[in-house]
Amino acid sequence: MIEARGLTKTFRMPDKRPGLTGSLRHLVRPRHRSHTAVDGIDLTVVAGEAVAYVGPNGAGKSTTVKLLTGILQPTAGQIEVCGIVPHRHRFANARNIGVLFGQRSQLWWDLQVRDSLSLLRDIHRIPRRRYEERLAEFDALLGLGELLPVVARRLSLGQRMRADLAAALLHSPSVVFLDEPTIGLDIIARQAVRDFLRSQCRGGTTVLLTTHDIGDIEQVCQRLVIIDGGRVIFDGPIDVVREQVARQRTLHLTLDADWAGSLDTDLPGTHLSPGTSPRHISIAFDHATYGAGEIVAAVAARAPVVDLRIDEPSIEDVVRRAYAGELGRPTSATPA
Ligand SMILES: Nc1ncnc2c1ncn2[C@@H]1O[C@H](COP(=O)(O)OP(=O)(O)OP(=O)(O)O)[C@@H](O)[C@H]1O
Repeated sequence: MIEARGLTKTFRMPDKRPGLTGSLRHLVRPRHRSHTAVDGIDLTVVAGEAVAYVGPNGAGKSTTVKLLTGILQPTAGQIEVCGIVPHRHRFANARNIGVLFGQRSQLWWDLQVRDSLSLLRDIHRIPRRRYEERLAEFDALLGLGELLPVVARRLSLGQRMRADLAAALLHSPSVVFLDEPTIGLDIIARQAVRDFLRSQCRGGTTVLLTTHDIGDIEQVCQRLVIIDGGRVIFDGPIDVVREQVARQRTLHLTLDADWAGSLDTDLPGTHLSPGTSPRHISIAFDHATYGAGEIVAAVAARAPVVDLRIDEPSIEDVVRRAYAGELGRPTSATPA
């Protein structure tokens, strides 16, 4: 479905000194600098695979997706999506792919969702019967029916994402590129999106998912590709993330008295570290072994707890572990 070999994108940017003199000098003698956002990526994704494509900010994820959709042309390397070179045949490519950018909507802002979808039906030339079937499917999986008469700008974020998913997948694309499909959603809406994506994968749709949410990766994908500095640093099964990273939580507690003890003896396998003052402590624990309530109760037996926060692992943690070799051998790049 996706085949990239040595895929590279280098941006050329004006290198202007600050101020009026810099601008004038640039007019007379323009200087440029280049930045390689995607640096020789090899990637093969087969039909029906759900791949998490993750990395820290600026790693090159969006640039890769833009290359796959044909918005950008590679500087070097080869790329094919469903046997089509995206930047050469953008319209043919558009028939095979669905794209969702969580931060942006593809719905017409002043139209009812129903009208946006029927415009997309016409654009993609979807037969009426198939269109009705698709709407019924989206209603069952996403509760789309109640959103159809609503004007897009009146939708809540969760509703908007559900409608946008329907818009991206209306023409039954073979491959979907999803960029942060759960960003800003509450737990229920996030779960609905993840369940929906899983159902689409079961139906044979190939998914490339860009996200900063570990839960999305864990629940939707079977494979993890980590990119950093434009290079793939890890490519392997998701199980390792599920086992080693996703279960970890860190509980940050503010106490009403100074902490003076070790929790490790009471709750084996947890790791306590001091915070900014003796009244602040952090406890790392395995979410499959302990509930946060158990830990809070154990601490509260020694010192009253006045505030708490729970951190889930971040993509940066996953990247750090990939570099440390904890997820298996990196596929390329030298650990920093
Ligand atoms: N049109 C452009 N011109 C110049 N540089 C660009 C352009 N687009 C992206 N870049 C640069 O390329 C690098 C990769 O950007 P990209 O948007 O692909 O990262 P990303 O992994 O999607 O990051 P984020 O998670 O923040 O969205 C960044 O350093 C960015 O500044």
